[in-house]
Amino acid sequence: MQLGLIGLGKMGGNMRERIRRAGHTVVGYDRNPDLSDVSGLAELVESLQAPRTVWVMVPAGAATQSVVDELGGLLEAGDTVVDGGNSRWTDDEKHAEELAAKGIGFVDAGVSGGVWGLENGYALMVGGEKEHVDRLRPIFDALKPEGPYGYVHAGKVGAGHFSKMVHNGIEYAMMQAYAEGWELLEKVDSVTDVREVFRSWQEGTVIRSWLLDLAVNALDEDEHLDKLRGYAQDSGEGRWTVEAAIDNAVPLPAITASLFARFASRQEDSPQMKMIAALRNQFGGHAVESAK
Ligand SMILES: O=C(CO)[C@H](O)[C@H](O)COP(=O)(O)O
Repeated sequence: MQLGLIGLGKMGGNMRERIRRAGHTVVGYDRNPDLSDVSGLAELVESLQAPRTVWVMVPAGAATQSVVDELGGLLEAGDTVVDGGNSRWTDDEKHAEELAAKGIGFVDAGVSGGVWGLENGYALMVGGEKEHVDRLRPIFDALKPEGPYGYVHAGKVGAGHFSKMVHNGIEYAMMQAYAEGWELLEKVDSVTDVREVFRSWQEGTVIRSWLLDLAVNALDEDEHLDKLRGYAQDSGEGRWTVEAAIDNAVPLPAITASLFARFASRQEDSPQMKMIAALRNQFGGHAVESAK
């Protein structure tokens, strides 16, 4: 099968390689000419035979919108666009409608696997109409991990990115739980080798997981994580998960707390704890510390 692939960064570049290894033809475009097979989207579209399939793998939001808009002007009725980035699921319906007005199909694909996906495969959570999804099966089969799982047609347009968003919310909370346990173990004198405690958990325990394996990798590289600053960014999916929880009145205390922990990591000092300290001092005369 032929595929156009837009965005050849950490994810897209490895996906191009994995799809090619499965025997398909991939024409890739990236703004970086060193990575790109073609000079622009027009050349990419021209180089594919109709009906064309073009996979978009660029950052969510404005970048994805701009590529979808441009593709809408270049593709023809019968072609299909796949958004495999971490787009907000509410954008999918809009993109599907815009493209459907021109007879172009739209599929959303949540992709998990990170930089390890080239060798291990990418888990795929897909949304869209069956006729569009079915056309892409050879590409999904090339990308997915070997074995029976790692692929789902989760539902209609938006269902793929909604599922990936919830996956990322779970990822936030799991990482936060490992991080909290690690900090507590590091704090006490009685535990003398925290890294080996983590390593021991990799087999036989209730909490073994790939994230735990990655935590052990990180501790092998830097046993007490001394080289890192305790600062974590977020790309939006945790926020969208919490917003969806509010929209649906579903309580998500663990995921919400893990998102807020990242916000706290970006503060040099805590304005709210200044207020707590001030109030304790006001009502109880409790000691406070001066600002540095
Ligand atoms: O989708 C992913 C992993 O599953 C991406 O790595 C994503 O960037 C992680 O989310 P965040 O940047 O908010 O931590």
